[in-house]
Amino acid sequence: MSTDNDDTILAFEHVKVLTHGSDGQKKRLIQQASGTLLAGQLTVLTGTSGSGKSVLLRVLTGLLPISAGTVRLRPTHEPPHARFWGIQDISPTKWRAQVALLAQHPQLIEGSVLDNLQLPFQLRAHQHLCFDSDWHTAQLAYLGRGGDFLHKDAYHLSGGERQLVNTLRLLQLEPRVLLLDEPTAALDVDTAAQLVALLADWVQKSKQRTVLWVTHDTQDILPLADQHWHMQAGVLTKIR
Ligand SMILES: Nc1ncnc2c1ncn2[C@@H]1O[C@H](COP(=O)(O)OP(=O)(O)OP(=O)(O)O)[C@@H](O)[C@H]1O
Repeated sequence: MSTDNDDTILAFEHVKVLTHGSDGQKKRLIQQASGTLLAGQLTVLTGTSGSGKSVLLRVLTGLLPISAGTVRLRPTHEPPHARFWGIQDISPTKWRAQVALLAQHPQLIEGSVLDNLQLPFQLRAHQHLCFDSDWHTAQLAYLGRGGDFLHKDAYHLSGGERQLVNTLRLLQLEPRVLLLDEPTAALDVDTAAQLVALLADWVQKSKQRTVLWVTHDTQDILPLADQHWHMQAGVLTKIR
């Protein structure tokens, strides 16, 4: 199901992930997965619990090694037909600056919302970027929150607010591939709708971005999808 074209941002082919279970037997977490994430597109990944969706996201982020297959990313600032980077060819830090995973349970540090949003810029991987408070103010306005939200103590945020901060903290770094692992699963209906709108808007704003969204929500998120993939017992199939 993977064929490179000029819109390809990330491609993975014939990926298998094996591990050893507690009984010492080999366990296949991913049996067969191939796919292509295209620029400006939202791809939705559905599948039953335990089918391997989160495993695939961790593989694409480089957090879990592959046993077979390839995972490749279009290089930045290169001619369109330059050779793709293989996941083993570049450092994990460089890979993850381009391919970012938004997990379901946000990890925030002590301090204000602002402290949390500024945190990534202390890391070497992002020191070439600048914190843009105007961008955050605009996003927060879009989410129905005033500038005072930046000064709230992270400790007192609700679960939904924590996920909004977590999401803005990641989006500001402009990853080209955004992997979403059910970020709205624990949110109330209104906050979930805000987050869906924010993320859908984000992917549409630039042709240099692509989103892979793991979800069980076939009502609000699936209709927004350009591609729909399904995972069943470690086998990935393309529905459309
Ligand atoms: N590092 C690992 N070592 C061994 N088994 C693992 C590892 N990571 C995940 N698994 C197993 O792989 C299977 C797939 O897990 P995964 O988290 O990808 O499911 P999922 O499709 O995301 O499910 P859900 O919708 O419930 O989040 C599960 O049986 C899980 O226990």
